[in-house]
Amino acid sequence: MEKKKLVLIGNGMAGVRAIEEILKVSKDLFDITIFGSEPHPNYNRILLSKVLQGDTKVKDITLNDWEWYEENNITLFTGETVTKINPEMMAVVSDKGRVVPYDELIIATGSVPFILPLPGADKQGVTAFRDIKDTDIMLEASKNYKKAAVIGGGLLGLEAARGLLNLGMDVSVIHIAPTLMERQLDETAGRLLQKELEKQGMKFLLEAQTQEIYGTDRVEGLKFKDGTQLEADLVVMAVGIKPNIELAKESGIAVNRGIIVNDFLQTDLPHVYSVGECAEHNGIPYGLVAPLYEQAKVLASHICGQEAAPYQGSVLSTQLKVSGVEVFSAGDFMDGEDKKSLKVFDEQDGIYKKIVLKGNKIVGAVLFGDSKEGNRLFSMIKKEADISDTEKITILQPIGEEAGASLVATMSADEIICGCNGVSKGAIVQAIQEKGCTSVDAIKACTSASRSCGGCKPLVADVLQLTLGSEFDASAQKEAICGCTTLSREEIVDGIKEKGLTHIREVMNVLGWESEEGCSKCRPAVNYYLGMVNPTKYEDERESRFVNERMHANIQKDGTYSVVPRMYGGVTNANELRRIADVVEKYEIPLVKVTGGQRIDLFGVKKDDLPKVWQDLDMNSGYAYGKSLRTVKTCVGETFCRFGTQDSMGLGIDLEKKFEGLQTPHKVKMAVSACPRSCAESGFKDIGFIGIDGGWEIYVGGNGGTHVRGGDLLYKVKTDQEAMEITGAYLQYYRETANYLERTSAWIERVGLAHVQSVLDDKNKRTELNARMDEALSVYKDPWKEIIESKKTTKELFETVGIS
Ligand SMILES: Cc1cc2nc3c(=O)[nH]c(=O)nc-3n(C[C@H](O)[C@H](O)[C@H](O)COP(=O)(O)OP(=O)(O)OC[C@H]3O[C@@H](n4cnc5c(N)ncnc54)[C@H](O)[C@@H]3O)c2cc1C
Ligand SMILES: NC(=O)c1ccc[n+]([C@@H]2O[C@H](COP(=O)([O-])OP(=O)(O)OC[C@H]3O[C@@H](n4cnc5c(N)ncnc54)[C@H](O)[C@@H]3O)[C@@H](O)[C@H]2O)c1
Ligand code: SF4
Ligand code: FES
Repeated sequence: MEKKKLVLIGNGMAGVRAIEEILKVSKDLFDITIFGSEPHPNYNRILLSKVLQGDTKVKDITLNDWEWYEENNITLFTGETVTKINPEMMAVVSDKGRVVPYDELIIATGSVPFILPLPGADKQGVTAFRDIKDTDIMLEASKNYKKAAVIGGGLLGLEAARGLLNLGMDVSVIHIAPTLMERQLDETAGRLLQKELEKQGMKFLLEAQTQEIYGTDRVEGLKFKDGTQLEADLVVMAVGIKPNIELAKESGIAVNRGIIVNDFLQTDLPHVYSVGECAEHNGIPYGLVAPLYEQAKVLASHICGQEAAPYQGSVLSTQLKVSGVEVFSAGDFMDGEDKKSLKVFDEQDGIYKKIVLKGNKIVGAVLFGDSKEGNRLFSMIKKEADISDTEKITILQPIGEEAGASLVATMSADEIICGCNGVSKGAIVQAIQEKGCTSVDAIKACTSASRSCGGCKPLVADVLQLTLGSEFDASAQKEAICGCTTLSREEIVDGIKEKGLTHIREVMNVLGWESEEGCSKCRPAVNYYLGMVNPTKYEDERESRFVNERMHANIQKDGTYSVVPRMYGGVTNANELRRIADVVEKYEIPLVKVTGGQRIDLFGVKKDDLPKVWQDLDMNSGYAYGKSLRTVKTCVGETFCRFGTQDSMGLGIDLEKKFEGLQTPHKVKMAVSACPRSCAESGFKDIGFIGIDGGWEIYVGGNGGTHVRGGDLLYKVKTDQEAMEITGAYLQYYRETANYLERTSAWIERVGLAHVQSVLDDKNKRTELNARMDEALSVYKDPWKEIIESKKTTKELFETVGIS
């Protein structure tokens, strides 16, 4: 049988996915020709955010490489735009004059970014964020310019802004609405998001209307309707998209906002389909890949003559791809007359959860700070699950434990793990059991799960863990530490050890970094690994540290700092309190606050005053900013309390004195309580001690922050000396094997409590670990004292660094 001629206009995510689905049905039905205006093979547009953020490289986001087109006998014309569809001739014409006939045609021309028609919008340095070319413009600009303005505080604008921050730019987001991401979040979540992003260094101008982009040839800044202005030498417009319909419209195809399609993705012109962001189904043009991939599947079945269930529209869910921020939104998330909402708001930890109910059905959800329940809620929304028999508040509570593996264990087979590609837990389990998949990459190849935004990778790994048990080696799932290198943490640490590397630049040169300068993700990590491997020889590279660590104080939203002096075990005395009071008065410090870690925080210290404040306090740094030991909280214990069986303050002070200043992959908090009443909350700390008759129980991996986790019992010991010895070995093992920025709670989940116990059970190993710990501790010097002693550092730090 002669093959029919199929032409696809648009070599993007939706169109090529439709071709993939067609090839799955049959490779013999069509002779396929694809036109793409961009000069690249089909790539993952979603990951451009990750390219900008330094997590991956353009060359690694290709979805279908040139060979794929060849292997499937597809004729591909890249860098060539179709300018005309001739329905009578059933042919398309390109800008190069090429005429290609079709029996079936798919229009998948995507969207074009909306560019505000402002005076000056055509100046150099003004760009959209849609494709590789735009991404390159931003990457280049960041090398020569400092000030970036992003217009639009939606998903795209915020992901762009995070990328530009990572590239070392000073970033302001100009947003027209009073709260961020108002199309996905309600006011509370929008404000929480703003707060979190401000902490990351983003600045915001809300309810701001840009009137003009000024400058000579290149942009120099923005003018707003209220007469104010903002300097900027890069402007990114991220104010939404418009379906790209011009070609279809000119060809007489019915269009509205998008190209109008029916439930089988057919336009009103015979043999012409449309799919993706350019298509409008039931009045809706979609702007996320999940619905577009659903459409692609229906289109493929229909065009191949198979019986297909009609496309009936999609419920949407979104997640923001900014590290350190968990935001999830799905369905109809706003309260309304016919809708009631259920909310949980933990203001202290910045966690907000809301579900919206219409009668007995969940129709929408917003999660901020903890989005683990997102998939489950999304499944309920999609299924229009009836919750009349459920205690409503329990819907917002995590099912099972916090651990990922137990969360997927509670999911039913039809629950979706990969939202972008609509892959269920059952499909992944089937791929493992029937197709022998044993890694996340194999699952990706088999099912497409994790092939788009990549956000579901941890859940896919959890399903592997759950299904394969001990056969699944999570640590063998190699993951590069960032987009500047293909190397994992283990490979970098091994490289440092084997090749005797001593500087960040040397690591990057010798281990073949792809970017000369590295990025804000790998530089601090390599800095840590070098110090961990060679504690006595390595000189910390201050420039590679985050601003708080460079300044040894926490920057606040108004540009002032907060300062926390060390108070061992939360115990203080009249002299220290007097010095603190004097400092507060002398430097007119506006806020003095007792912290949850049992010490005193001085807020609102001016940058210039920092060295003098530290000098006058004459106390060690509390490291409230550092990836190091923060606090050792203690209860009063046997000294004063009638229930106390141990000297909790004594052990707490010894621990804090011994381990202060220790550099760790992430912050470490401890607590010591002298009896199981645990007044110091020992069960929720990285390491917690609970006094029992005749000794201590040591709990590890606890966390009281965003991801609440109760600690696991590591050991029972009899004496304070044993407690110190186990702590030293445990912490050193964490230092040596955790990824940079991995809290002990996540680390213990990854490596397993039993494994850590088996290491620490070995007395020789314990001794060796403690010896290496002692070496690391031997170089500790209080950072405040060091700065005060060095006029040069004081000058450098306070005249060149920081936001003033
Ligand atoms: C930075 C960024 C991050 C994103 N993140 C996410 C995310 O996390 N999750 C999510 O679901 N979605 C995300 N999206 C949206 C997602 O990328 C799009 O929904 C998806 O790419 C749309 O696919 P499409 O094929 O319809 O359009 P496109 O991928 O835009 O493809 C259309 C292609 O057609 C070409 N073309 C147009 N006209 C012609 C013509 N006449 N002739 C030849 N070729 C033509 C275009 O050049 C383009 O290459 C993101 C988008 C961006 C820009
Ligand atoms: N993580 C993700 O899922 C993700 C990431 C990036 C992009 N995308 C998709 O890409 C597309 C484009 O994203 P987007 O964020 O540009 O679109 P959007 O429509 O979601 O957001 C645009 C934002 O710009 C604001 N805005 C509009 N006019 C403005 C003006 N004059 N000044 C300041 N702000 C203004 C709007 O209030 C809105 O919040 C969307 O379809 C989006 O879903 C998704
Ligand atoms: S933990 Fe026990 S010993 Fe410590 S203060 Fe509380 S009740 Fe007293
Ligand atoms: S959820 Fe986006 S790739 Fe799986």
